[in-house]
Amino acid sequence: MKPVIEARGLGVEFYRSRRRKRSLREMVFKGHTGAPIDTFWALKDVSFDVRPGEAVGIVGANGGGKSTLLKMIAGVLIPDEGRVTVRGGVAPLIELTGGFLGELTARDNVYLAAGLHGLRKRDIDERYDEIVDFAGPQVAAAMDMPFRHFSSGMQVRLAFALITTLDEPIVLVDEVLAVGDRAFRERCYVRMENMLSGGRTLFLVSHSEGDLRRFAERGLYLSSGSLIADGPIDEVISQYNADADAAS
Ligand SMILES: Nc1ncnc2c1ncn2[C@@H]1O[C@H](COP(=O)(O)OP(=O)(O)OP(=O)(O)O)[C@@H](O)[C@H]1O
Repeated sequence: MKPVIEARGLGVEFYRSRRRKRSLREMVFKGHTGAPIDTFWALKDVSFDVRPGEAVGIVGANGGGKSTLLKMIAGVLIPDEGRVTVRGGVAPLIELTGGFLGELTARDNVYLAAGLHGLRKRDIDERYDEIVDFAGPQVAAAMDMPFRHFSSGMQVRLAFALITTLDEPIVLVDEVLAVGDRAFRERCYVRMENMLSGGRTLFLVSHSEGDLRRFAERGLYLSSGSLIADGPIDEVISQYNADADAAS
């Protein structure tokens, strides 16, 4: 079976400072103006394959490139080098707000976001109560409020409930579980286990070893944008911990 994700030589270059805009001359003659442009590679030469149904945990220190990698898989960031091929739809929970629009009501956001993932209004009507029930009574009572009035915990609850109700075969979860309270986290865990046993492919970014060991069988360890290790999650976590201990 073909991999669902193929990353080959992925690289992303960012500007270190937004203090100054690039001039037209710099855009045209990048690197030949004499004035150095202060950039860095948030990801550099990252290659891996992911098979359908794999559960991959991404580990690494702050700023290592984990979220940037997820954004490329989600298609919201385009690589500056290399390529990523994704076979199948992606349900990304990569920002606290799940990409929802603050001015719209929570209800309208559910219809808009689910519609963007290919669900028809009829399908959303059928799943609406389940989504809101999963998110909990506080969220259910606030569905007609603008989304920006939601607390961060409420935002995550609704976004997680929606994203995991979609039919997309690839699910990306970026460190959002930490925001929910304990009871909600437990419900999320059960849902993630169900998604995995249903054959979905999961990418999980987390600083919680417990969560990583529980859900991921394989780990990718990113440090300063480079893929340092790719292997069984326990080995990858040990390597990351050893590096962190050596650095402290
Ligand atoms: N749009 C952007 N413009 C410039 N720099 C950026 C941008 N987005 C991310 N970065 C930088 O790229 C690097 C990698 O960021 P990224 O968010 O991928 O790290 P991370 O591994 O997810 O970190 P954390 O564990 O703190 O969430 C960081 O140095 C970050 O400041």
